[in-house]
Amino acid sequence: MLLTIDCGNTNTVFTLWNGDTVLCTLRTSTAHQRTADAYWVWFSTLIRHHGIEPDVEGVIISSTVPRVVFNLRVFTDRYFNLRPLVVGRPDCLLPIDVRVDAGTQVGPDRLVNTVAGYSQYGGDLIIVDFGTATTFDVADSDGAYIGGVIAPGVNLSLEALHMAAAALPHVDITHPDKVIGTNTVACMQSGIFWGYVGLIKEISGRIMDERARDMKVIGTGGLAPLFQSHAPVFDRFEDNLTMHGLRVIYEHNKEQGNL
Ligand SMILES: Nc1ncnc2c1ncn2[C@@H]1O[C@H](COP(=O)(O)OP(=O)(O)O)[C@@H](O)[C@H]1O
Ligand SMILES: CC(C)(COP(=O)(O)O)[C@@H](O)C(=O)NCCC(=O)O
Ligand SMILES: [K+]
Repeated sequence: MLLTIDCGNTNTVFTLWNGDTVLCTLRTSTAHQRTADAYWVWFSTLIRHHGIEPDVEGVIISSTVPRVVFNLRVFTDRYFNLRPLVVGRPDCLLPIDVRVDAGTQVGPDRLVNTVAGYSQYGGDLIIVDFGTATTFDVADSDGAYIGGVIAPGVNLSLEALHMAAAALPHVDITHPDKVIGTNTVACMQSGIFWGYVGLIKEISGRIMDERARDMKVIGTGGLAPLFQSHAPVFDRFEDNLTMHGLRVIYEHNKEQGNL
């Protein structure tokens, strides 16, 4: 079994694989204070709930929060007697080139998304990931990560409105039927929903203009289906893109004799 771990700034997701089959996916909030033992209590309890006898032979981690990696390393070492691969570290090989300005520390989740997108769709891709931030990752025709765009996340934008304006409540994102809101909540939801539809269309279009070619736009992340079902902005929606990419990178390291 392979354990793939994706730590975003908001949530940490564990996926357990048997070959290319997902056995289960577990989600918790991201917290650097969480100890190796606390991960084990959570993981082993839920695994038992799913009726799985864990037999983990490999672990690969992508983390946008550097501080959480330490305890995850201890967790992996203590409970599986394994050294995890950590995306972004020099000892973790990638099957794609990374062509950005020297010294840039690209978010590992963005590299993983690019690997996953390229392995499923080939090159010339734009991957839009709705996490804490809304990111656009651009893959060249040979799959290389060549940069992208970082915009505020959908929930972050809603939270910022609430925090900064005394009269604006906390609201959840939803698809508003109309653009013109006739109450405060509807006005805010319209601003965010249609604002992001515009942002995705405009940025994708400009990336294609800049590259002077047509590109496939892949949406991923929790909120992608909400947009896709009401205002199609992607060519494809992928539920588990980051986890798929982690598995591809792990297999690549195995093939290269790096494990
Ligand atoms: N299906 C969903 N519906 C509504 N909100 C969601 C959904 N999935 C994730 N979110 C919210 O989107 C934000 C980003 O979540 P997530 O994708 O886990 O981000 P990250 O990868 O940066 O940790 C969080 O505020 C989370 O609560
Ligand atoms: C842009 C991000 C904050 C997105 O993180 P997420 O929304 O998945 O938590 C993350 O990829 C990151 O910290 N990137 C480093 C800078 C860069 O990618 O250029
Ligand atoms: K993410």
